Amino acid sequence: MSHVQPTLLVRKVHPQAELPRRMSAEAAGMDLAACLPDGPVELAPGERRLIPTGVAVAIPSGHEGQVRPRSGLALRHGLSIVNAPGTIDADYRGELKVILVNLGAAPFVVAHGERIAQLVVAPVVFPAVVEVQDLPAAARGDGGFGSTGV
Ligand SMILES: O=c1ccn([C@H]2C[C@H](O)[C@@H](COP(=O)(O)OP(=O)(O)OP(=O)(O)O)O2)c(=O)[nH]1
Ligand SMILES: [Mg+2]
Repeated sequence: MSHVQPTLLVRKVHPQAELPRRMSAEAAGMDLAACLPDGPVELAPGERRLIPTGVAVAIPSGHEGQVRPRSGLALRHGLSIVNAPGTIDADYRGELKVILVNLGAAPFVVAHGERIAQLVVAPVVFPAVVEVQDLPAAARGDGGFGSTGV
């Protein structure tokens, strides 16, 4: 990679936690592993569970973390994330957790160390909120929700 690489500071909340890991040089997401030292967790079809990762991070200021599903688990098992993409604030120092949901037809067992999600770090802006009586005119106006046809 030719650009300057910023740093993601990571603290293990649990000694058996896995660090977020980029699986290819330019992977957008760093995989997050489940931290389940007390044993695997089973999700029944339709069930959701808060799965700990055992790590806390300091997202670089001016950025957010997005916790996204992994496509392989989604395709093979119907596994998703209820609040996808989960939002990790740059000023959050608690343990990263993933709200997994089993949308598949079979029970899904989450094992310790299994990569269950991916963390994407993306820039955000912090606009001041200013109330106005009229918004600036724009081409689309209030057309939405299919207004351009199919
Ligand atoms: O999938 C997620 C989503 C959030 N968080 C953590 C980091 C985030 O900074 C914090 C708050 O998340 P969010 O703002 O989405 O939740 P909320 O329901 O608005 O809680 P709060 O009142 O704490 O902001 O919870 C996670 O660990 N995983
Ligand atoms: Mg919030």
